[in-house]
Amino acid sequence: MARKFFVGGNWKCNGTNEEVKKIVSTLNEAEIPSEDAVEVVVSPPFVFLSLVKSLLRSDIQVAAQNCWVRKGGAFTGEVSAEMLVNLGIPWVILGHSERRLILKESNEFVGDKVAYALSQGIKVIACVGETLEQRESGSTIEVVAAQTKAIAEKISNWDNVVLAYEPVWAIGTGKVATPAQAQEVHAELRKWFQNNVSAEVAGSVRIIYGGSVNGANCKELAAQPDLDGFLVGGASLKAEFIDIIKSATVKKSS
Ligand SMILES: O=C(CO)COP(=O)(O)O
Repeated sequence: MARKFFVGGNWKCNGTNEEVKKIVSTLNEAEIPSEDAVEVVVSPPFVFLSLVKSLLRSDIQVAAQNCWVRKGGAFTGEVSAEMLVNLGIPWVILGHSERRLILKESNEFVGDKVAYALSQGIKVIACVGETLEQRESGSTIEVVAAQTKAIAEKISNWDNVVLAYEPVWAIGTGKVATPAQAQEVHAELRKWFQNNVSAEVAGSVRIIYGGSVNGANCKELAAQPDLDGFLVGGASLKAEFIDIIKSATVKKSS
């Protein structure tokens, strides 16, 4: 089965009401490849989810940036998967390195979150990635494999999961992984799925890259055989996000 190109825009903790409306109208006016060629998802902060969902064209989907690990209840400040379902939000980003590192979310906690969100019918963009220190010590593959394993131990079906490889040293730094560096890790992750989950999942799971992706570097990255799209931070707040969405066409012709 061909893996459909996937482009996610992670707006992180950015935007005012006015700015959000502006980004949405830029997206609404853009000419982008059809839904058959690319799946596009944007992820505004929680407070703007309803606004974005109500204004955004229907061929672009909406994701939350996090959700609570289990059923909602007395968890001050948290947002539950049930609430996302209630709002009609189909996707959630889980395990982003900013949450793993700053908010100390463990591999196991992220695995539990992924399993719970899936159990409620929400699709998951699950993030993995090594720090610069881990890369320099040669443990990149070990780190991303352990992060992926902690998810695999909690779920039995990967159909509704997109795995985002986001090296921490490339996030927000302008230091994008080279196409060869990204391809190497994506291929190793696919091999990990082959050896530890199944050949079928290894062939079908989409592995997307994130970390300083922009309009200028996206095409060369998109051409890598094991790279199935992007999770974009800073550039997803700008018009160049459209160019990144269009890099799906590189894949089609390659
Ligand atoms: O963290 C990211 C997406 O989730 C990547 O962020 P940047 O594209 O700003 O480097």
